[in-house]
Amino acid sequence: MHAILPPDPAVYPPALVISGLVKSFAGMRAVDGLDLVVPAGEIYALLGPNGAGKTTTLRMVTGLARPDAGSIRLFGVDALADPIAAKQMLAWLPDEPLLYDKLTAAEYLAFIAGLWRVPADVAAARADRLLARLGLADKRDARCEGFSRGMKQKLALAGALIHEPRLLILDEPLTGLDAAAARVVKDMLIEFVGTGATVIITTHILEVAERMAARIGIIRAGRLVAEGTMAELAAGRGAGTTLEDVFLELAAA
Ligand SMILES: Nc1ncnc2c1ncn2[C@@H]1O[C@H](COP(=O)(O)OP(=O)(O)OP(=O)(O)O)[C@@H](O)[C@H]1O
Repeated sequence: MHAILPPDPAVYPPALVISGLVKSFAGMRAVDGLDLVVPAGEIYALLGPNGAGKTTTLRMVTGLARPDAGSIRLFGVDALADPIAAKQMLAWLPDEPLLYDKLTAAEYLAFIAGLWRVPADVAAARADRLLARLGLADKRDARCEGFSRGMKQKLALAGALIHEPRLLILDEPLTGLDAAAARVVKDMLIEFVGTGATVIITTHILEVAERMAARIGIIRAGRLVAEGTMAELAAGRGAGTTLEDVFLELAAA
């Protein structure tokens, strides 16, 4: 029998490797020497109390903010030295995405696809498929200005997926979604990693992280305080330990 070896990092590098990341605002270290590894092909949940530094970290990963120190590698690419190559591989869905009110849903998706140089016919087919999946097919030619918050959130997700990124990063993706829409988004994220892609989410809904994420990282005051599978996080804490138990213990410590 052959031993099962871990994937060779030279051939299958992790989706994200953060080392010694630091970002300060007016002398306050929002991210304070963060080290984090996200394996490819999984859903990873980044958790932490309000102000822990989650959004600041992800803004640096996506190139929207410059770290004071540290390194970020995306699929082996140095994101600080080669930001264009890094950006091509990822999509970022902020918690309050900005749409263009005067564009219709179809026009918005065509516009985003154009930025990524997705051929128009490929983009149109993907847009129709994504709008149908998200229950927005009948809003295809409606302007975004009339959309509810949840509809905007779903359209922004379609926009994030239109260039088929290798890594999708979502900040609180379920905020504002009704139960049915939240289910569709969760199912889509699971299907997306099934294609080999990687997803990183932040969420305050611990059940979502517990049920969906292969691995969970908990940060507090800009540092990683725990990380692993749910079983690893619960180890040594007694039968029936929930993520909420682990989170409340570590986040408040
Ligand atoms: N542009 C900024 N200017 C000044 N301070 C900032 C800025 N962005 C973030 N901060 C501070 O950095 C710290 C971390 O904020 P961040 O938004 O990363 O936390 P978070 O973990 O995403 O929190 P939440 O769960 O509340 O969204 C907070 O103290 C916040 O006030």
